[in-house]
Formats: sequence, structure tokens, C-alpha cells
Amino acid sequence: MRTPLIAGNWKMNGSAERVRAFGEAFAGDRLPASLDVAVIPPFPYLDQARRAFARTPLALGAQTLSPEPAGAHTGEVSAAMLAEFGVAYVLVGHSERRQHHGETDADAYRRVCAALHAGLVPVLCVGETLKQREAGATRDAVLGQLAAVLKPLDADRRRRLVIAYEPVWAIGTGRTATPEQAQATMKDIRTWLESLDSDLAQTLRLLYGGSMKADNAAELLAQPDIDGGLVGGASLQVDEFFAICQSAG
Ligand SMILES: O=C(CO)COP(=O)(O)O
Repeated sequence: MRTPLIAGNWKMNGSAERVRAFGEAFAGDRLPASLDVAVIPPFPYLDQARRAFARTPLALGAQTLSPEPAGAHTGEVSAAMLAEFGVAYVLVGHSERRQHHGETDADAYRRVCAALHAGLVPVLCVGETLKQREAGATRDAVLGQLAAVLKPLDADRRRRLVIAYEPVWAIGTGRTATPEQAQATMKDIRTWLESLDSDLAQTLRLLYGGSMKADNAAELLAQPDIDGGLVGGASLQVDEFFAICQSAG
């Protein structure tokens, strides 16, 4: 059985006050037991969030990491530093990093290796652009991104990943993939994983991301190959995010 995972990617949003409010709202055992939930705030809030979330089921995630272990890399943050601050998950290859920071599949592979080496769970983000979808190239685009990272990894390391399918055209646009569209690509991903390693295909969690909200989450999460969500805008409001978590339970 795959435990559902709901992860809230705050992107470059948030404040000390928002971290505090999440710690308060999620305190206690109000969430379904068989559910993993993570909040992914910007770097400066990680330490505060670790303390604020101590009495909640919320795990901590980071939005990116350096592929390098240490040294002269101004502005970068290493996997070991994230681990030292209680981070469990780290996003790798988010489409905003690919589009605006020039990150390639080769970069994603190096970051995944760095994360695994420090004991973090990499959440590898893949997804097609609108142009690729309209050209009928969704499957090739998504499986190409996956293959570049998963193929060179050995079986043990592959099993420690989470995969997030985020169609680029659905991110921050309010234009959610329909449950059928999302399921079709997730199924392609699962089938491809099966060809790589059948155990892996059964155990790896596949998240959907792209305009997921409280009012469409249940329908998306009911799809057989969708094991959770990577939520952007709707993860910023505590009530909305809480409602999404409840629909995953
Ligand atoms: O990019 C996303 C999460 O990583 C999705 O963002 P939105 O939910 O705002 O579309």
C-alpha cells in the first residue's frame, strides 16, 4: 500500500506569521492517520517551521538544494544543511527551476544523488509544456525527464524517491488537468516504472500538481495512479490546505 502524501510548496511566499498559524492549526491528531503531509516553505523559515511543527504531523520540505556538498557556491544550500535542520523532503527539477534557472535533467540527477546521500527524500518534478501537450508529446517529455534521472540510479536508490507530475500549463493558471488527463499520464508513468522494476512501480508514490484545490482534490486523488498532491497556491491558506489533506485521508 502506498501512503498518500500531500505536500504544500509555498514557493517564494510565506512569513513567520504564516508558519506560526500552520503550527497552531495542525497541532494534535486531526488529520487522517494514514496520510503523510509536508510543508515546503522558503529556506529562511525552515528552522522556525521545524519548531512550530514539532507537535503536528507536518513534515518539512525544501524547495531545492545544491548538487555540491560544500564550498565556494555563494547563495546555495547543501543537502547536509537541510538534513541538519530536520528537512525530510526536497523538491528537485521543479518546472520553475527548469524554466527560470536553467536546470536540466543532468542537474536534476546530480541533485537527486546529493539528496539521497544526505538521507533526504527527493521529490522529482516532471511535466510537459503546453506546446508539448499540443504536439502530442506529453508521454515522451515526461518519460524522458524520468528516464534521465531514474535509469542511472540503482534499485535501492530509486525506491527512495517520490515523483510529482506537474503539467506546466496547469501550474498557477487555475487550469487543472482533468482527473482523466492526470490519470492518463500517471498511468503512463506507472507502466514505464513497471518496465524498469515491477516492485518499484507498486511502491513509488506519484503526486499530481497543478492548480489542485480543496474543491478538485478529492476527484484527482480518487484516480488509481494518483497517490497525493503537490499543491502550490492552495497550500498558502491554512483552511484550504487542511481541507485538501482531509480529502486525501
Ligand atoms: O507548482 C506547483 C506545486 O509545486 C503547483 O502550483 P499551483 O498549485 O499554484 O498551480
